[in-house]
Amino acid sequence: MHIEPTIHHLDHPVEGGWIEVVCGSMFSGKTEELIRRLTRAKIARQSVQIFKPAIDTRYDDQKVVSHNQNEIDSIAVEKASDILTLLKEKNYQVIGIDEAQFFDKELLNICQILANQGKRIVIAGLDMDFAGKPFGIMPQLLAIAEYVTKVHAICMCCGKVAAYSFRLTPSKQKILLGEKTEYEARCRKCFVKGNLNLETDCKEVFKDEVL
Ligand SMILES: Nc1ncnc2c1ncn2[C@@H]1O[C@H](COP(=O)(O)OP(=O)(O)O)[C@@H](O)[C@H]1O
Ligand SMILES: Cc1cn([C@H]2C[C@H](O)[C@@H](COP(=O)(O)O)O2)c(=O)[nH]c1=O
Ligand SMILES: [Zn+2]
Repeated sequence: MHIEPTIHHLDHPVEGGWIEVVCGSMFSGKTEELIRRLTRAKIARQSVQIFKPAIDTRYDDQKVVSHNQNEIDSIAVEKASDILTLLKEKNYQVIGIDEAQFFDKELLNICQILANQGKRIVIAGLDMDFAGKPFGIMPQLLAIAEYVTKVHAICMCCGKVAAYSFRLTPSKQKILLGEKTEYEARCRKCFVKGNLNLETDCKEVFKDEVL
């Protein structure tokens, strides 16, 4: 069995900055993990600032809020370059960014600039969209990060490990904000079956199978 190495060493400031990415499907615990890391940095008396895209107003206009209602203060920004503008003449040690998949590609340069200035950048984002395709700038962010953590949800059809976000509505738009009414976490098998059958209720899809 593979056991992911502990990343607690990241809690302690070292010389030079770096980029960490937490990725996975919806409901996989990305935001919880982001909040956990940033809360520990605050406990260690490091100065922390968090940003999220203004488009994401699901739970709160400003706070980053997880599906199980953990929350942390953040600043909502319209575009990636606003992050650099807002950080001008501020000397935060740790920068958090949630819902990175919604940011424009300028976020890549900004993360590099800030990490090169010696800051720790902690990013959370969806690695794949509802079609199972890489989401926005996430592939590039994963490539430039020193540390990558992929977290997993539980498949709402069969209870196995889920890496996909299955869309329950017929919309084919890439961006469609939503929660449990619009999406559910699924494993590969249930994601593929759901898309083939065009039947979104997995209890129906699996009515003849023992799960
Ligand atoms: N299918 C699921 N698998 C795992 N957790 C789920 C699921 N559905 C709801 N949850 C809840 O979502 C929480 C994770 O929320 P969050 O960190 O906001 O996830 P993400 O940011 O990855 O969408 C879990 O701790 C759990 O309470
Ligand atoms: C798969 C997928 C998701 N979205 C939206 C739905 C939610 O508003 C966010 C993801 O939030 P989470 O913190 O990861 O749960 O993204 C989308 O717009 N398009 C998609 O394909
Ligand atoms: Zn499944």
